Amino acid sequence: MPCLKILTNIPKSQIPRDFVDKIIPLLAKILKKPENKFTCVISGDCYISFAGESKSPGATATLESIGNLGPNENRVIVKELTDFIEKEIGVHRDRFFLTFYDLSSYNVAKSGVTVEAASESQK
Ligand SMILES: O=C1C=C2C[C@@H](C(=O)O)NC2=CC1=O
Repeated sequence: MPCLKILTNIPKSQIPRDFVDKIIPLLAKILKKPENKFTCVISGDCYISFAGESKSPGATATLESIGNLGPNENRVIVKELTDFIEKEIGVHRDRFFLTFYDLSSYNVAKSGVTVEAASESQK
């Protein structure tokens, strides 16, 4: 699944329960993939030292996808995700760090088979 994983020092009690549900339509739009393909995990209450400081809200995230990432795509994606995270959990954009991983389909598996093998068996 395209997967967004977020670690933040925001207390879990201050992360809206529907955060992971609200972000899925945005991920689907910006990655141009169906909503039912996505996973989002957010972990609050983490200890994070960000730019030498650990008291203010901060977050670090990874976004993994098979394709639909690239130099131009990532510029749009980071802008949209940064706006969303700033609005929804109050992490200032200067304290949000995102890393992109463009994965090969043989390095991703679901339901006990790699995505590469699953797509070959559909041919
Ligand atoms: O990163 C991706 C992972 C998957 C799994 C597969 C599926 O759920 O059917 N399709 C995917 C697309 C991805 O981009």
